Amino acid sequence: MTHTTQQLIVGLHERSYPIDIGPELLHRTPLFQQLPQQLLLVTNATVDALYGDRVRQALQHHTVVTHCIADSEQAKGIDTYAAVLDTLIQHSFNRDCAVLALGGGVVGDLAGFVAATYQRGVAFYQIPTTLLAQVDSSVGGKTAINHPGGKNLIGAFYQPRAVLIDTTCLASLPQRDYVCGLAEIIKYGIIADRDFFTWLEQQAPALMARDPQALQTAIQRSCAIKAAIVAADEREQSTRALLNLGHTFGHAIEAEFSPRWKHGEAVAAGIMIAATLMMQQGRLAAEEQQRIEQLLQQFQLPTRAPEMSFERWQTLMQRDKKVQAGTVRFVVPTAIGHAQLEPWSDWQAIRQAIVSMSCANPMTR
Ligand SMILES: NC(=O)c1ccc[n+]([C@@H]2O[C@H](COP(=O)([O-])OP(=O)(O)OC[C@H]3O[C@@H](n4cnc5c(N)ncnc54)[C@H](O)[C@@H]3O)[C@@H](O)[C@H]2O)c1
Ligand SMILES: O=C(O)C(=O)C[C@@H](O)[C@H](O)[C@H](O)COP(=O)(O)O
Ligand SMILES: [Zn+2]
Repeated sequence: MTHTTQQLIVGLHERSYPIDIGPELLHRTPLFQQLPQQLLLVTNATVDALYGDRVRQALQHHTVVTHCIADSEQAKGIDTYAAVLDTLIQHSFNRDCAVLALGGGVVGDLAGFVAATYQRGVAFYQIPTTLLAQVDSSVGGKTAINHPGGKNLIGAFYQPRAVLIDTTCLASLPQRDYVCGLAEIIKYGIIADRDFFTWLEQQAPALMARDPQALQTAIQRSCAIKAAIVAADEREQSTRALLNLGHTFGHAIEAEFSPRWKHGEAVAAGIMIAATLMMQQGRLAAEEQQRIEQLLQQFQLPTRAPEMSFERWQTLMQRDKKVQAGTVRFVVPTAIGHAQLEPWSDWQAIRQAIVSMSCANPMTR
């Protein structure tokens, strides 16, 4: 196997950092040599059993404490957050320590928020092991925990010092979690890169077969798009909101139906609602909406949302972080490769799009 590593930089001046992408990186990265002595490795039992020893072996000259959280979206909450802080305090971690996140988006978001807040901020490194975390959550510094009232309601923008993407880890990922990552990859094509979307259509069979070359390209392109958006608007004052395509709807689904619905699945259904809303408004060509649906279907992602009362949808969507002066703002695609953020007060149109894209058993596919 060729050990090609690609490096991207997230350009944020003095807080710029590298994203290294390649196979077998856990075995051979020079990053581990540069870490501080005192390290907290945050992971869960599933990932620890697969990759924990490899990382600890590479860090044998460091003092490594491992904290395993439960393997669930429900672990991304205040109790787990407090438990990780307890571990740091019990082991007398100082401000010159580093927190390493080894796992998917749940581990990364939670560990990042711990790093952002422990002693007002300690060094943080992302080692993402799911496709979703490799193409999205490990990059850009959104760290958060959930509240029973909604997704990611408590958090901070806090950038990692480096992101280490070992693509070999994806071989052990369950199929359902793998395709969740493909939902966020499709998102990049819709919001920013029509050619990438077309490439995804062409490469769908290769991507479903986890072809290493196709995967390396998809991860590299996704991270490059995200890095450029984050560099331009780190704290979501403008264009970064595009990364939220499908998420106002998706987070409402998760708030009501997690863990039955995973993040990537909810985002897939949310993207379809956003595309359908635009089609029904005559602002997205029907063929474009159909291409989006077909690609989601090829990736075995849900294209319909679960049924929920519209009042409940409204309550949940009004907690979205993009709400401004009480008005919900949606990311809407107007063509494949272009989306924009718009304030929205026509709830009838939203209701129509949601109803046409909901069904009783959307997960039977
Ligand atoms: N911060 C951001 O910008 C951002 C972006 C997107 C999503 N998110 C968040 O990420 C979370 C979803 O992340 P996710 O999809 O990675 O889910 P996850 O973290 O729950 O991981 C999915 C499953 O895969 C398992 N797993 C992880 N790596 C594995 C491997 N290599 N082999 C086998 N199993 C493995 C995990 O144990 C888990 O069971 C959500 O909480 C979402 O809100 C954050
Ligand atoms: O990085 C971003 O910005 C994103 O919006 C990426 C999303 O995929 C991700 O799910 C994010 O956590 C959502 O952020 P939120 O601000 O809506 O909680
Ligand atoms: Zn997301």
